[in-house]
Amino acid sequence: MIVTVTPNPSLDRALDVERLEVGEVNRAHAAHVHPGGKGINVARALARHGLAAVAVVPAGGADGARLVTLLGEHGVPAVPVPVAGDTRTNVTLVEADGVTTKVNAPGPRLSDAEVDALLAAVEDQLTSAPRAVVAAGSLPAGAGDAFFVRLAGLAGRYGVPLVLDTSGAPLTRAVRAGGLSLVKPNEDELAELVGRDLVTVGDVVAAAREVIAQGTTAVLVSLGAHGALLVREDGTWWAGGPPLVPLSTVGAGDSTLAGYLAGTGSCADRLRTAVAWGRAAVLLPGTEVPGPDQLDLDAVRVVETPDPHLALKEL
Ligand SMILES: Nc1ncnc2c1ncn2[C@@H]1O[C@H](COP(=O)(O)OP(=O)(O)OP(=O)(O)O)[C@@H](O)[C@H]1O
Ligand SMILES: O=P(O)(O)OC[C@@]1(O)O[C@H](CO)[C@@H](O)[C@@H]1O
Repeated sequence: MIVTVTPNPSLDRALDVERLEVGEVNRAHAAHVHPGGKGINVARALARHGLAAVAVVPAGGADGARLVTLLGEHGVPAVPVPVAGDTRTNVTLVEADGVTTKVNAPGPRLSDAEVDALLAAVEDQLTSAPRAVVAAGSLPAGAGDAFFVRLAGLAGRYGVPLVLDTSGAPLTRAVRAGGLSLVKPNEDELAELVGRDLVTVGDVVAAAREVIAQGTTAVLVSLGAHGALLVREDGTWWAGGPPLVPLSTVGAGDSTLAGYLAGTGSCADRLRTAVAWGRAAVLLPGTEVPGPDQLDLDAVRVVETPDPHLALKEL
């Protein structure tokens, strides 16, 4: 069982338009709604592969209730924590050429009592000894930048590995505090974390090693169209595949993380699985997650100890 925590979940609405005309009335030719938020997407991707995952989420108002219903329809048991504010809606506009524009709402402010209730709901799940806790996405106002540090402390007390996918100050705080089993930044999030641009494979590996030195076991860096790098104390691996024309890249990083968690075998094997799940996700509309028959593991090439001088855009 994997427990996911999404402190700021969303109803993800995607509208497919031929071409986005900014400042004009645009008409969509298709609309999609998915239960969204990074931890939720990880849980959905795992569930799609028959793996047990629950989603702990604050839920408020009619949209919070809808989110919980949708999670059930997607085969993910929800652990809703009632909150006074309304669960947010995030909107994605996808153009015919794959260009994606996303607008994420801030989400409801949580009170101190609601934040404590969220942590208590996670603690309740920890008592059943899950394989890991995956905490992912942005933090709503009121949660405090140290929310993931508190969560890591809680998971540590129960001996359960904490996997983190977030950005900005909450990521910085959690990495500095240490005690993380895996972090999954994308290239921009890792660059912001270390405070410098990342141009080459060597730059990414050095940045990931800084994270590891502060108390994280492994760093999985997703690189969009250029695949992903896995950095651990004992090695570095890159995986990627031939170019794809994406239908929607929303949630591809979450499917990548889910694939890594679902993967078995060597580091290279797990990274191959991760990248195959991410690549399959970009070929699906909205925030849809791939199923087993949509994966192409053979298309993914894995390289151990990739050349540090290679530019990321050459991968
Ligand atoms: N344009 C693309 N072409 C091929 N593969 C892609 C493309 N974009 C993403 N991917 C695949 O999806 C994975 C995750 O993508 P990305 O690095 O954009 O994640 P992310 O920024 O965390 O996304 P999100 O936050 O929306 O989940 C990549 O490692 C890659 O395997
Ligand atoms: O605003 P956050 O929490 O950073 O990201 C939320 C979000 O963009 O992330 C997922 C894709 O990774 C979407 O399902 C969701 O809308």
